Amino acid sequence: MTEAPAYDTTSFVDLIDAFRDLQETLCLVAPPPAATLELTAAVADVTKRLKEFEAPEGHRVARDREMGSDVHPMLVKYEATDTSDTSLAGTVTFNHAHMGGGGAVHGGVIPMLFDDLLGMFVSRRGQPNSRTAFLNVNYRSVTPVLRALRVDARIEKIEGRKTFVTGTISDGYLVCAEAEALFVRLLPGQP
Ligand SMILES: CCCCC/C=C\C/C=C\C/C=C\C/C=C\CCCC(=O)SCCNC(=O)CCNC(=O)[C@H](O)C(C)(C)COP(=O)(O)OP(=O)(O)OC[C@H]1O[C@@H](n2cnc3c(N)ncnc32)[C@H](O)[C@@H]1OP(=O)(O)O
Repeated sequence: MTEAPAYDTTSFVDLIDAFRDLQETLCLVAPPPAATLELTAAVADVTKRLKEFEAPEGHRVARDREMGSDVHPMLVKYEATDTSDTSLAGTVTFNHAHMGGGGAVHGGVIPMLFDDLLGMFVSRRGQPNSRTAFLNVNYRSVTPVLRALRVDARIEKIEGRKTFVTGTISDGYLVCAEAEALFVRLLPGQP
């Protein structure tokens, strides 16, 4: 595989943001059938246009770059504001697309955020090229949508290929969810 050329992700991040807006808006509407048909065709047109730019693995923007959740349409966007070698603090705001019901974030979205947050942190500060061996999540209180929440991650210990990490999502002083995870560094050639 040839090395990916330098790529300015700025406009791609804007595209992903527009897609996130679309996802959230889809969760807020009740269009009549005629409008739905028209909108379906418009979305299909956008997909067809995007397919013109299909690229091999290693050359795709989503996930193949170092931008993390910003450049991936499925991931929850978060911002790291303070990092050290062993800890990270940041913020996340879940939106209507992440809602399970009653203003609470879907219980499957929270592990996805933790896997990405902790996995990226392990990759950057612990051991790159690691895979999640376990991820245990405790839901301590309802995680609200549409509020700026705090995220924390901490590398607890590194033993050989194993990096043990913990994470929390908090609303002020209230812990919404906490996670503990093990990431195992892959061996050379390991698929
Ligand atoms: C420099 C900046 C770079 C920035 C990055 C740039 C761009 C972005 C690109 C990449 C993304 C970067 C970051 C990642 C972001 C998100 C992370 C997502 C990661 C995932 O979402 S990934 C999918 C889900 N994940 C799986 O699909 C795993 C399936 N699975 C396996 O692939 C194997 O299972 C594996 C590899 C885990 C281990 O297998 P293996 O054969 O290599 O090793 P083995 O079994 O020998 O275990 C070795 C030692 O770990 C212990 N151990 C193992 N499993 C354990 C468990 N469950 N509980 C307790 N201990 C466990 C053993 O007990 C032994 O311990 P000991 O050495 O002490 O005996």
